[in-house]
Amino acid sequence: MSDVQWFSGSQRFTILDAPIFDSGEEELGCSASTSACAMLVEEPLVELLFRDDQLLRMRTPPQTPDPPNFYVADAGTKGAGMFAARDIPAGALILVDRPVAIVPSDINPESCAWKRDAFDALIPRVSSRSRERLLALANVHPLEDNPVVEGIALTNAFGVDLVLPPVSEQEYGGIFPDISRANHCCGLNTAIKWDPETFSVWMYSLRDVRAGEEIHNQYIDVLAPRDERRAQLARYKFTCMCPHCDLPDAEAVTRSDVARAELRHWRNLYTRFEPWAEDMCRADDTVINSSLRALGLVEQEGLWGMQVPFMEDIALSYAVLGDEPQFRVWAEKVVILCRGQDPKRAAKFSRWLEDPKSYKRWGWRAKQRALLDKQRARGVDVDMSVPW
Ligand SMILES: C[S@@+](CC[C@H](N)C(=O)[O-])C[C@H]1O[C@@H](n2cnc3c(N)ncnc32)[C@H](O)[C@@H]1O
Repeated sequence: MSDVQWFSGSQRFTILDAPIFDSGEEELGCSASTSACAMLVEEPLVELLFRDDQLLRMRTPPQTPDPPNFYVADAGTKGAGMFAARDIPAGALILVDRPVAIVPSDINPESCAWKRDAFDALIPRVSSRSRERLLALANVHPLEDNPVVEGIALTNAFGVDLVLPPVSEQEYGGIFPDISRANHCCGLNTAIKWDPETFSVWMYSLRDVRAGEEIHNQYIDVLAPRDERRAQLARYKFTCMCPHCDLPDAEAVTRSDVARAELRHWRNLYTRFEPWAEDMCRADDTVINSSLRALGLVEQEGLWGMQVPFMEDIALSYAVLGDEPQFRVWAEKVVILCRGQDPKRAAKFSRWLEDPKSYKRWGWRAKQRALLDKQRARGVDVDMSVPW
């Protein structure tokens, strides 16, 4: 651990070596005083990270598929980019990446002049291999404005939770050597998930990705309108010309902005599954139709990361309607998409696929509907506003 410290008000930052080894690190003769990852963190975190040797007993992450699913190549005006090395099916693990550096996120040099020194002090703390990979990353900030590690962090870092639950307001960004090569797109073909227990980030495909297709990441809130997205991306010093931004006319921009706004406010605009499931006043296809509409908008805007909750609502709607063939179609889609990113959800749906009637409300609406029809046929005036 470092004895160099920097103060910011009541915050005390120090450099911490995370003794994690990525493959090949040991053979390179990495010494005890350098690490694969160097972190600039607050004092309470140092204690927590070292408590019970948490950092030293980190779980092994899943292996990046070998041979790799991706390669890095020239992406024209975007610099380097990440591309699919082969056809990758939806829900597949593309890569696992460990950070080479962790830094505080609010890296505003005016409010914290010392951060410049502190960031550069990270360089000698990382092993030669990690250092090489760190310094090879893109940096869109001139050296006179931001020293090198700060510029690299501003260009590449994204948010990570080091311990759960977070212990302070301070947020942290990780600099990852492979995932940093993914360029931004306002439609998405991948999702990433940071796993504090293995100290690694996992990237999954959200849809089938063809060999040679560029693999993207999302740098900002992609549900914002086009002009707002471009304004947010200005800090990365480019104007997004992805297919969802480079639209032919103002009408197309409005159509896209309206679709994204509808998806953002979906849960306030449409009846949700839970209240619908027990509300016999609503038509049986209410949630199915609204979710199919959402999936149409997801496809139009390429926002594949948003599919799962709508697919799940459709599958469960068919479950309460007791429609086994349709339930199977949609539950299988949920399992495929969740097997990597959300294994618990995938396992839950797999269990229901093995035995659909084990879903606790299986066919509930169908039974209620039959009962209602019978009572109506007998001339009984049924009050449908009361949940059954
Ligand atoms: C995290 S890096 C991505 C990898 C980078 N292109 C490289 O050469 O390593 C972020 C930088 O890549 C470029 N970039 C990313 N997405 C882009 C896009 N959609 N259009 C243009 N440039 C982009 C910008 O220069 C941005 O600051």
